[in-house]
Amino acid sequence: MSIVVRNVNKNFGDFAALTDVSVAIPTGGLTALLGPSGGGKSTLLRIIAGLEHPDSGSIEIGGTDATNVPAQRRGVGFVFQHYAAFKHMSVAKNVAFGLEIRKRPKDEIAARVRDMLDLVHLSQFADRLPSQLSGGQRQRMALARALAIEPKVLLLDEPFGALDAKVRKELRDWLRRLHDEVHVTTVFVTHDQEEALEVADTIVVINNGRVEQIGSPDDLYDRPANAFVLEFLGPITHLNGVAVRPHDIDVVSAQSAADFPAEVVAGRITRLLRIGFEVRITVAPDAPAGAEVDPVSVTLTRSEARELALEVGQVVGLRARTGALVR
Ligand SMILES: Nc1ncnc2c1ncn2[C@@H]1O[C@H](COP(=O)(O)OP(=O)(O)OP(=O)(O)O)[C@@H](O)[C@H]1O
Repeated sequence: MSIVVRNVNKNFGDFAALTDVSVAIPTGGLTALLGPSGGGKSTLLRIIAGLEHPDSGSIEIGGTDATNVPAQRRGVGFVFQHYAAFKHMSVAKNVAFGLEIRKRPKDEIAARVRDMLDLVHLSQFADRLPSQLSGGQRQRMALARALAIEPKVLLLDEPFGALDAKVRKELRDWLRRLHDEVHVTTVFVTHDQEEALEVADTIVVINNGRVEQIGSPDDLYDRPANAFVLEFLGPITHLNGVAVRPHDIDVVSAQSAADFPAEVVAGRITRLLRIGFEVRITVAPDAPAGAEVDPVSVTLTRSEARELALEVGQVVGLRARTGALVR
């Protein structure tokens, strides 16, 4: 089911949470709503779900106007960040809940619950209580519960937000694989650009209640529409007054700054950090007396740093790589 959001405005009192937001979400896609805290991502998701009503504009789901259709009749499954499970019910009962209130036949419910628990790899925990699961397992249970009713659309609001980095990463990979299996149109909210770049087919960048850009992860990363998208999608640093990604800077060594060609910025390494396979250096560019120039961050691989024998205090030259994205 495709989702079309047209010219949606939403105010809370005199605060504009969404301003003229239009987004087309393709059938079967995995779309991320990405942006900083307070930007309006959850509000947009809640409007798609029918939990919030837009002040103006429309929502179309599967080609039908759903703007005035109540949430329970939109055919959407919803998972929140702090998922409220029924604590006194087993995992299986939690997954069955949506089907039971829809009064589906008992054997159909049993079969569907089995399939769903299988899909999220929780079959062996069917009889446990939610409190006996880990955070990641509880999130998978929440997804199984949302998928059990065979939604046309799956909406996830920071589904992995409260989990630690390693579990988040596992669940991300798992969500991608699950989506490739079931192909339900999925929209998820995240403020984590890496999560969006890794999982989504399409990313909608939302900031201050407005859509900044919509595109594939590659489009956004390589062709950001504006400085906000450039900065939000990955680290940037400033070299010679232009914004550039730290891994798009070449480091050249020389005996003294006088050896560098004119386009190379000379400076001294003030900090050097090894993090996993990366080496991050901070370089204080040479500046005329009295002038202040911001330090430049550069990311290299360990072998590049080793080859240049980089160390704190060393004079190096910096230049944006050919083909680097600069702004
Ligand atoms: N019911 C409400 N009443 C008043 N203001 C609200 C309400 N819901 C949201 N807002 C405000 O609207 C803005 C957008 O909120 P929203 O939850 O959509 O942002 P978000 O991008 O999802 O942020 P986060 O990543 O922090 O969840 C915020 O400034 C928020 O305080």
